[in-house]
Parts: sequence; C-alpha cells; structure tokens
Amino acid sequence: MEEYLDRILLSEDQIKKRVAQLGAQITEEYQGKDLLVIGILKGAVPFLADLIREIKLPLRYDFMAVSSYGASAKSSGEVRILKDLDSSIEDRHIIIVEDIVDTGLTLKYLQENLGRRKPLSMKIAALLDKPGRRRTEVYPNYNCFVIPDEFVVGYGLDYNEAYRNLPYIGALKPEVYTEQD
Ligand SMILES: O=P(O)(O)OC[C@H]1O[C@H](OP(=O)(O)OP(=O)(O)O)[C@H](O)[C@@H]1O
Ligand SMILES: Nc1nc2[nH]cnc2c(=O)[nH]1
Repeated sequence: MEEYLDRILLSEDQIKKRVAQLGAQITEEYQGKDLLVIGILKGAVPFLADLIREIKLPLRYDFMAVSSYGASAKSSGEVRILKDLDSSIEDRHIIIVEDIVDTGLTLKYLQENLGRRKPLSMKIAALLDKPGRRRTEVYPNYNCFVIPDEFVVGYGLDYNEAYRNLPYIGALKPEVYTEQD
C-alpha cells in the first residue's frame, strides 16, 4: 500500500463488481429511453468511464465542472460552475454521475441548477455516499458504497489534485493534511 495512505477502504475488485451491478440495474430501468449521462468533473471521470461501459443501452454523455473544495480537504460551501454542459437537457432523461456525496452542497446546487433546465427525468448516481457529513437533505438515487467520515482519495478522488489515478479508494493518513484543512 502507498505510504501516504492509512488504509484501503475499497479494493479495485470491489469497485469493479459493484459498478457492474449498478450498470446492469440502470440498463434494466432505462430500456427504451434516450439516456444522457452527465459526469461532474473532475472526480467522476473513472467512475463514469467504467459505468457507461456496463450500461448496455445507446446513451450519450456530457460533462460539467463545478468546484467547492479548491485545493483543500474542506468544502468552502460555495459552488461555482467552471464548465457548463455543451447542449440542452430539456426533455432528456439525465443521470448525474458524481464520485462522492459528502456535505451534499454540490449535489443540491446541481439538482436545482439542472432541474430548472426541464429534463424529462433526473437521477443521481454516486460512487460514494458519506452521510455522516451531510449539511443538506440530498441523497443519491443510485449509490455504490456508503463510507465513514474520513477523507478518501483514489479512483478519481484527489487531495490537492494528486492521487486521482489510484485504482482503489483509500483513506489519507492524517499527517498528510495541511493544518488549515
Ligand atoms: O457533497 P460535497 O461536500 O459538496 O462534496 C462532493 C463534491 O466534492 C468533490 O468535488 P471537488 O470540488 O473536490 O472537485 P473535483 O471533482 O474536481 O475534485 C466531488 O467530486 C463532489 O463533486
Ligand atoms: N478526495 C475527496 N474529495 C472529497 N470531496 C468531498 N468529500 C471528499 C473526500 O472524502 N475526498
């Protein structure tokens, strides 16, 4: 295991199996529907890339970039759009794909913002749910794993932009954090 990690929370194999299950569930539920999958940059990239290949339906995908964490491990509570979608979602069935729901502030913002654009339906798929830190009542419709209140990295999740390419999810050692985090 990498020296900056306290422990591995979810192995590559656990993630692969669970993502395949979720892909099969979405395949069943979206039969005959025109699906648009929306990935939230940057953290959702590995999850989205694996999930879409487990959804055995014709679909399209687009990306949006929002940020509330900046370079730290603590949410600023203020969500900003860094990159908007390329096309309209009006009358489309959309699934928002997130790597993690933590305070829920990002998702709440996305639900309100995208909801105003009149999609036919809107669901949220999150790889990780950390309900212990929720600051607003928002929950993913599809969720792969519920995790404890620890700052995690890997499989798209970063600390200061590093560690996104780890193929598994691990908890950072407390001494890796800077003091203001
Ligand atoms: O529930 P919340 O407390 O709002 O946290 C969840 C958000 O935090 C992370 O994004 P971040 O702003 O770090 O951007 P990134 O995906 O580019 O790393 C993550 O990708 C979620 O979008
Ligand atoms: N890397 C990372 N980003 C987050 N954004 C919100 N919670 C987390 C977390 O636990 N880890």
